[in-house]
Amino acid sequence: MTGIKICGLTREEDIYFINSTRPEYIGFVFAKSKRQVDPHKCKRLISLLDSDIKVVGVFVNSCPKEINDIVDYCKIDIVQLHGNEKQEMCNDINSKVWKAFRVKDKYSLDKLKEYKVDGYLLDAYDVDQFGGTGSSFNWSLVKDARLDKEIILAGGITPDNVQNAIRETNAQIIDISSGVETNGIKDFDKIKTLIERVREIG
Ligand SMILES: O=C(O)c1ccccc1N[C@@H]1O[C@H](COP(=O)(O)O)[C@@H](O)[C@H]1O
Repeated sequence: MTGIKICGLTREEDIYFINSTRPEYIGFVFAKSKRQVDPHKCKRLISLLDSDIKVVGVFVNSCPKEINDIVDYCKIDIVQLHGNEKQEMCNDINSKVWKAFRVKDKYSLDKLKEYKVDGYLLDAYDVDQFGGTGSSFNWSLVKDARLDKEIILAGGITPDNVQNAIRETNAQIIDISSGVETNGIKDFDKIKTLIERVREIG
């Protein structure tokens, strides 16, 4: 079954809705972003979350100590490193790590071999932003690359293209933020439709 991560939650009502629609993962963004949460708010939101939904913390070029402190304080399950972090830095994180790679062309995937992490998160390249762009990349590159780790597909996924995204890439997990928002706020109808369409595929 394809796993679902809904990223960029910021409000208590988001968490109550997530508890009823049950994606496998949710994400909180600690990097500078319109979706940024501070550790205190994150801890409070996690206290409302059903305990079988895994929590991912999204960081961009933070230092390991800061990340590990937040992981401990908030009880985060997986750290998503969405910047220019090197393998050595990933080694210093005290939790599972998903390393994000921003895909411009097939050569972008060469870098993955340098990393021994728990999952490869593939997102669209953008010159101005590290993530949460709402843009997608050429998904056919993913299947061709025959990657041997868990693949988390991100970037521009919406309820309308999610089934194609899964079929074209065979990603184990799909990760969505902008595509389930309206005017920058999580849109519960879009989340519900997206989850139904993923579950239809199985
Ligand atoms: O969501 C953000 O604001 C963000 C900021 C900095 C780094 C990563 C961020 N989010 C991640 O971006 C991808 C794709 O998001 P989208 O669906 O295209 O909006 C996803 O992995 C988020 O975790």
